Amino acid sequence: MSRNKIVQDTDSDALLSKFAAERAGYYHDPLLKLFLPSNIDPAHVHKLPLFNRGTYVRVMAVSKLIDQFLSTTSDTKKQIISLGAGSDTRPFYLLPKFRSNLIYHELDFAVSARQKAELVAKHAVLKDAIPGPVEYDVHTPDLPQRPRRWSAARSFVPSREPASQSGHGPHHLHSSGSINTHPGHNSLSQAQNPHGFETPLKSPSYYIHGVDLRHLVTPASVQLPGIDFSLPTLLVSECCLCYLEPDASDAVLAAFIKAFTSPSSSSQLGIVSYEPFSSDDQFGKVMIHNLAIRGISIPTMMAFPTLQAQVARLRGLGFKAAAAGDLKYVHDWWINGDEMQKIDALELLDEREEFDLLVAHYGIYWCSTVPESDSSDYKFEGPFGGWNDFPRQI
Ligand SMILES: C[S@@+](CC[C@H](N)C(=O)[O-])C[C@H]1O[C@@H](n2cnc3c(N)ncnc32)[C@H](O)[C@@H]1O
Repeated sequence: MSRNKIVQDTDSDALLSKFAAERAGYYHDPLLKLFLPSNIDPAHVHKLPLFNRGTYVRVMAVSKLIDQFLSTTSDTKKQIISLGAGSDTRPFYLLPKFRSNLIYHELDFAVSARQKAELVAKHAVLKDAIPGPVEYDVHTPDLPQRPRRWSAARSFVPSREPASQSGHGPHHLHSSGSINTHPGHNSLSQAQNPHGFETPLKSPSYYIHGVDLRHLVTPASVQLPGIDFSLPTLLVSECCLCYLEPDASDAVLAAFIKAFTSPSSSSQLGIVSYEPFSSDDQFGKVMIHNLAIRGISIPTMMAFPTLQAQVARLRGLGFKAAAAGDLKYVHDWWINGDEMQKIDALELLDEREEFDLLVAHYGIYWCSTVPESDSSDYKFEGPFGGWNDFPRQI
């Protein structure tokens, strides 16, 4: 199996973990089941309590930071750019709430992006969550297709094939895991523009872009359709950039930072990032070994083995205010008494020590490019100001 396919499949792992935690009652996300592959019986999706609780902390932490960004200076229009969005359901809850005050972009490999666009087209509950008219560039029966002139304007340039994400051997963007299961799917919908991306779904406030993030390495290359460089913007990387080589993910982040902070755009960019780290300890080594058995490598785990190392890296790239906590810290400090009582009652957590060790190897980082106006390193300003209220480990 190609390395790209393995990385794409990590979305199914995330989805199943989230679905299992949802089924166990940790949170309410009725849309998740729509994303389950047809060969999965929802009734048989179970995970151990320690994994369910860990997934709950992950989802809760990322969601709280996003919600706070959207709620601070709530009358200001804002933008979210989700890197490696996979089957994330957040846009379908946030778009109806913030409507014309939010533009939401989801980026993932072309094959995954098309799959999501097809799913949105198929389910009214997803489609109806998107304000304004929606245009699809995927071919499914009964779908309104883009006007012919749009397609004709596109060029039939094959996708660029950069070195594999881990640096091992070639990868095949379209070689496996194709979603081309619809009888009417034609080559038009697979055509890519000269910059190597496609946008299988677009609306005034929601875009799904199919792109290999490793192509987004210059301010010009991050100018995907609909991205507004004048809006306060939040990048979200929920377990995505960690799959890129550190140089590659640095280049992606640097390109976005430059595009948003150049004198012509001079907007503000924040990031919420979630990823594992090794801690340079035995548990971290076992995690890396277990992933390697499945062909998965997470290069940033070793390159930035601690919260401090990752924060220093993000600061070095241009994020001026930066804070972080591992999931154990977030579990202990972000969940109020009532909520903790609720989750304690859901399942018996026998493996408390193992849980503590596991969640201490996952970090949440929240950073912004807004320069600090006082001496505090951690003071968030402007649309990110609400983040000052979140307890931080660093
Ligand atoms: C572990 S999944 C996480 C999905 C989602 N963010 C979540 O947390 O549920 C990682 C996602 O990142 C995407 N991804 C990884 N490397 C990528 C790249 N170079 N270009 C585009 N997408 C990428 C994968 O396809 C996958 O959907």
